[in-house]
Amino acid sequence: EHTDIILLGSTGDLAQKYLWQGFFNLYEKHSSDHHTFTFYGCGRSPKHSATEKLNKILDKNVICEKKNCVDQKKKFVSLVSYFQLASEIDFKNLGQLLKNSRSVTKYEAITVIFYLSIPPEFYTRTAENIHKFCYSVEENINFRIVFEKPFGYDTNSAIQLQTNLEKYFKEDEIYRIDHYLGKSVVREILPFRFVRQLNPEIEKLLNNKHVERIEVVLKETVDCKGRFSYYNNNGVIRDVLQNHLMEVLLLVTMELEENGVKIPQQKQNLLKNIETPLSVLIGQYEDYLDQSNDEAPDLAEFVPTFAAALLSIESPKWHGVPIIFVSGKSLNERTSYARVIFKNNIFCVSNCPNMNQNQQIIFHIGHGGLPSPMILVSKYFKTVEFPQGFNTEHNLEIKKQIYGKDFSEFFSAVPINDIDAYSSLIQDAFNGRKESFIDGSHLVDSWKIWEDILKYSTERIPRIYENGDEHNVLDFKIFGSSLEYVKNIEKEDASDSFSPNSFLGRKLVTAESETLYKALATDIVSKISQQNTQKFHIAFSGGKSPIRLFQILAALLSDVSLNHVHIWQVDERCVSRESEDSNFHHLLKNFLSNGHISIPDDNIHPMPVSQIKRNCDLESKGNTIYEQSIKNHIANKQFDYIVLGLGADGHTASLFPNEPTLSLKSYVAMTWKSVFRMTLTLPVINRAKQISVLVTGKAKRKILKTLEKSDPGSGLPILRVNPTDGEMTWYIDSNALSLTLN
Ligand SMILES: O=C1O[C@H](COP(=O)(O)O)[C@@H](O)[C@H](O)[C@H]1O
Repeated sequence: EHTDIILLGSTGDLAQKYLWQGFFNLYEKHSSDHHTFTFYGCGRSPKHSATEKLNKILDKNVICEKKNCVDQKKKFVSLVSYFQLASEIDFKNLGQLLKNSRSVTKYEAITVIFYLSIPPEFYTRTAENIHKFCYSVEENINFRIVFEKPFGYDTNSAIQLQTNLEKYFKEDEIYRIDHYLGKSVVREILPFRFVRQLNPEIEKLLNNKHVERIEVVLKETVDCKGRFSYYNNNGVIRDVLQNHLMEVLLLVTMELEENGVKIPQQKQNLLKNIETPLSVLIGQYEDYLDQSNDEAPDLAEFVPTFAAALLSIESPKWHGVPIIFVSGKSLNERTSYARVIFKNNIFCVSNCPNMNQNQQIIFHIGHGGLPSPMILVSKYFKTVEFPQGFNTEHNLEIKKQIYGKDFSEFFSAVPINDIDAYSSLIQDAFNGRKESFIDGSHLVDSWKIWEDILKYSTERIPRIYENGDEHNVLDFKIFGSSLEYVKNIEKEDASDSFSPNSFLGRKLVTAESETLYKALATDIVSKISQQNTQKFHIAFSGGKSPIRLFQILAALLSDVSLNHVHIWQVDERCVSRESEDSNFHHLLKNFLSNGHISIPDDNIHPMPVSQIKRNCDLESKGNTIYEQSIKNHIANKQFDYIVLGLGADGHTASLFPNEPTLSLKSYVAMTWKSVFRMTLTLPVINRAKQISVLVTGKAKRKILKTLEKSDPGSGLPILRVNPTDGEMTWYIDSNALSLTLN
C-alpha cells in the first residue's frame, strides 16, 4: 500500500506549526515495508527558494519525540520534495508525476491526500485543477481532499462553496477540518457519554429537568496581530462561535446513535433545533484599530473581537436551558472548555457539605491554568467511568480553586496521550475516519443560525475593552432571554471623566453609541413635531453610522402622521439601489420601508443616480435635476435638518479634502472617490436650519484630534461646514471622544 500526501501551502504558518509534524507522526506510525509514503510540499514560489525554506522548516519544526526516531526523521525528510504549483501546467505536471510514480511500482491500494492549507478564495479554482489533472477513478485509489475552515462567510457563500466542490468531488472524498474536533478532550465527549451503561446517572441528567445551563468558552490572551486582513472580514463570531463552539455544543447535547440513526444525522437533527441566538453582546479590544494600522477603519471599528451569545435548543429535551457561548481575543487568560452546570434545588437541613453547590461536568479542552486537558465531574455522582484513552491515576496536584471548587471535589481524568489536534486529524484523514470532520450537509444549517447576528454585528459598534479586560467591562448577566453587560459604561464615563459640552465652538452631545443614536433621533423627532403640519425637509448622509439611527427613528416615528415630512439625501454612490453600497438602500431598508412609517411616496427624494443608460450617466444631468428639485420644493432652499457624518480623512457628505467640489456654487455636484458619487455642496448645506454631525467609533479619534488643531482653511471639508443662520451640533460617541480628550 502506498500514500501520496500533497500539501498546498507547505511553507505557511499552519504547515510550519502543526502540519509537517502531523505528517511525520503519521509516517512514524504507519510506514513499513508494506506501507510506503511520498510527501509533496507545494506552493506558488519557485522551487529553488521554496525548497530551501521547506528544508529549514523540516529541520527545525519536526520534532523527534520518541527515542531513536532520528533515523526515522531522516527517512521522512528524504521522502519530502517541493513542487511548484502556480499554474494549470504545474497541476498537469504534478498529475503526470503522480501517475508515473504509480506505474513504477504496482500497489495494492493507494491513498492520495491533497491537504489545502491555502486562503479560502483559492479553494474552488484549486479543486478544479486538482480534479482536472490529478484525480483518478482507478479502483485501487482512495482520493481525499482536506480543507481548513472557513467554509464560507455566510449561508450563501457556504452553499456556493459546497456547490462548487460537489462539481469535482464526492462528499466522502471531502474532509473539512475544524481543528477543535481533533482536540483530545473534544474527541472523548461522545465516548464519555457512550459509556452511559456505566454512567447511567449522568446521561439521564442531561436534559432540561436537571441542567441549569451549558457554557462553551474559548478565551484567548493573544490579539489579532498579523491577521487583520482575515480578521477584519470575519470577527470572532465567524472565526470561533459558528464553528468551534458550535461543534463542541453539538457533541455535548446531541442524541447518541440510537435505533439506527447515525451520528451525522443526529447532529443535523439537533442543528435544526438550534435557534438564532436570543441575545448577543459584542466587544473590541482597545488596540484593535491602532494595530490594524488604519486598514479600512470604517470596517475595522465594527469588527467584534469578543462575543457572548445566548442560544437555545428548541427540542423537548433542551427547551428552556440557556446555552452560553463566549469567545474573545486579548482577554485575561487562555482557556477553553464546555461545562454543564446542574440545577441545585435540594434544600439540605442538616450536615450540608454541598449546600448551594451546583454539580458540574466539565470538558476542559485546554490551558486555563490546568496542566493538562481533562474531564472533570463533581463528586456528587457516586462513581464515574471515563473512556478508555483516559487516565484517572494521574497524581496531579492542583492547589488553587478550579471552576469555583477545590480540585479534590471532582473526579478527574486526563488523556493518556495528549496528541496535538492536527496530528489526530491527519491520522483520521489517513484512516478515512469521516466522523472527525465537518459534514457538508450540516454546514449550511450551522451558518443559518448566525445569519441575523452577523447582520446585526455589522451595524453595531462593539463595546471597547482594555487588553486583558482589567476593569471587567465585559462581565455580563443573563436576564430572561437577553444578555446584559453588568457595568454601565456610560454612567461611569459621566461620573469619572471630564464631560465637555462643546466641540470646536459648537454644541456637543456625547454618550455611549446607543444612547447617542437615541439622543439624535429624539432631537429629529422633536423638531419634526415642532414643525406641526408645516413642511419639514430633512437630508440624511450615507455610510454605516446612520443605520442604527434609521432603525431608532423608525421605532420612534412608527404610526405618527408624517405627511409634512420630506426625506432627502446628502450624498449617494452611483450604484444600483439593490447594492449594499447604496445609501438609499439602507435608508429604505431600515427606515422608509417599515410598514408603520407613513411618509407619502412623493415626499421621498432619492438622488437620481440610477439613470437609464448607466448609473450617473453625465448626459442625464442627475445633479442638476436634484438641484432643481430642491429649489422647487424647499422654501428659501433651506433644509430644516441635515444629518452629516465625518470620514477618517475629514470628509463629510461626498466632499473630500482639497477637491474642487469644495468651492462650487451649485447645490448638487458629481464627484469621484473609488466610485462616482452625487453630493450636496457647501452652499446648500450651510443654509440649513440645523446641522447635526454624527461621529461614532474609535476609528474617528485621530481625525477629531486633527480637527482640534487645524484651521478652517486647511482644506478639511468638515471644517467648512458653518451654517450661516442655523445651528450646528456635534453628536460624538464616547469611543471617539474620550480618546480625543486624553
Ligand atoms: O481556528 C481558530 O482557533 C484558534 C484557537 O485555537 P486553539 O487551538 O489555540 O485554542 C484561534 O486563535 C483562531 O483565531 C481561530 O481561527
